Amino acid sequence: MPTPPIDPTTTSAWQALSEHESTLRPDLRTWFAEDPERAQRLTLQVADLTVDLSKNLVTDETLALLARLADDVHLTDRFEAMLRGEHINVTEDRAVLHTALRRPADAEPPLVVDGQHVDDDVQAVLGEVAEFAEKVRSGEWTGVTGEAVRTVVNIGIGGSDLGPVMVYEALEPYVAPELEVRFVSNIDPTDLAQKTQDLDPTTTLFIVASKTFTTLETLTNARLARQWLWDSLLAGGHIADTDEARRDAVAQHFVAVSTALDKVADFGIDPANAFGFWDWVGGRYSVDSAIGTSLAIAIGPDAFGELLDGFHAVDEHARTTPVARNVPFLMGLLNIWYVNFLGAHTHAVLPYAQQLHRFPAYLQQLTMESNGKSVHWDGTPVTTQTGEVFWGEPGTNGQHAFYQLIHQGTRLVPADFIAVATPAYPLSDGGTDVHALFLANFFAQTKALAFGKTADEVRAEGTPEEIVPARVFSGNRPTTSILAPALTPSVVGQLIALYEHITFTQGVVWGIDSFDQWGVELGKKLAMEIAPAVQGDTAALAAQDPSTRALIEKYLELRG
Ligand SMILES: O=P(O)(O)OC[C@H]1O[C@H](O)[C@H](O)[C@@H](O)[C@@H]1O
Repeated sequence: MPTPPIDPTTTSAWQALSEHESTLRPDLRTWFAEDPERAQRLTLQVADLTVDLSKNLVTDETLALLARLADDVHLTDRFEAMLRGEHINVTEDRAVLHTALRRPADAEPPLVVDGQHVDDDVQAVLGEVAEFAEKVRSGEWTGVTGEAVRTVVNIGIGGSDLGPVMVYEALEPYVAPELEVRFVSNIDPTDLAQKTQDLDPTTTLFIVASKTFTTLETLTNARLARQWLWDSLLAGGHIADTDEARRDAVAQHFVAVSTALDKVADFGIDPANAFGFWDWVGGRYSVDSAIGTSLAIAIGPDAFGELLDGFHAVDEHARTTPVARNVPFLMGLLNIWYVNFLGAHTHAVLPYAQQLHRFPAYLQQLTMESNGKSVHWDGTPVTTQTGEVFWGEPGTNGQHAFYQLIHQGTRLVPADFIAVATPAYPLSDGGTDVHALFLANFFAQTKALAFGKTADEVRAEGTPEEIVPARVFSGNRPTTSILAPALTPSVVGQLIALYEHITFTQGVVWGIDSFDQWGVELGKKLAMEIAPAVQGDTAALAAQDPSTRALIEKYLELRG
């Protein structure tokens, strides 16, 4: 029987936080003026990341109460239960062991879960992935004409796409110059068509990445890619028009990553060219498993190892640091404060690093698929709001688009600002360090959001009285600033693990199962039921509700 969840609203810490909130008057100007140590005290370190929490709407008392809440819901016990491999994914009766994917090879004591020697299995697959990656990188792995691979196309969706593509973009300066990775995810045929239209089939390797190997989008795209490969190899005169030649082409141009190696074989991919993982790795937690094979090829197994080390450094911080100094736990608790006590509906993540431009999209799956739940892990309804909407775009682009609302809108939008000190491309504009100019914006935005601009300050600039209200900035808009030395593989791993554990913390407080995703099932099932109607089956069309039927009819009419 799973441990019953604790309704957080019944804890004494929750009551105390409610009372505290009713009397707290957030005032960052005064708090900083009266407390010269605030910035220093509330700036913490996790691995290479310097995390300044001081511009959040909290006092020391708020943080102490949030730490008490963590105690009341047994946050650290549950984190340890996850690391040990208890089945904290209750609705799927599974362990949750993404942290095991980045344990060092010599970690002690060895992790054995449900009879499985987890460390040995993880290291074995890592070894296979590394060996394969080296073969591709060195040119030892060739296509049907003996040419080395130049382009890797990762076919996957959700967790089998978002993590790899995000990290690939983040670590682009580490990618071997002669290699390129492309990512096909959408079942919109445009995606596959655009990503293959200029490719040479003789130098292209497809990686079909799917935990379940049943996902409609991925399997459809894999079949389209296989057909493209056959057609273009035949058209170029590179293979004979025989089944055997087609089979050989698949063997040399397709590999797979999956937990379902039997299904990989059914597709026609040699299981010898498939890399496995396990049901205790959730899709959105899988970039550090064999799902990262495209990355291991692109950046090399050593850099991939550094990425894993970065994850592990944050795992260790989370495991060993008391809540009061524990960065992911505190950031998760701050999110609870904003969502449940200050009424925030969304959370912005704003990377001041162009290479992190896919990080918000990656976090959307991680956070929202994990914590968008309405029932506790035992099925009882939640008694509080859960999962806020995560969103964002890189700075400074966002400044010229939606920051207006964050600065002056009526909604509270807590925001994480992420920057790196050393740019990959240090350019100078007539003597001006452009990256320094870029980061001036990073520093300025959090300052403006925290301290605002009063009516008197606006007037002092000579602003006509009637425009003064429009030009006032209230301030007290909370931000967390995260500063890293550079976007190294380790730092990227650290950032991902940081948000994994933030997400975990929120899920534990809410008493929900952050590791299932039943909410994605209904739409998938209905799509399969509706597919015949969209292809003209009149009985299936008649069975639809009036709105859906009319929309499909309109579509059929437009298609002509
Ligand atoms: O890796 P796959 O089994 O193909 O799954 C791909 C994705 O699809 C599902 O619908 C889930 O919502 C995601 O969590 C998962 O990452």
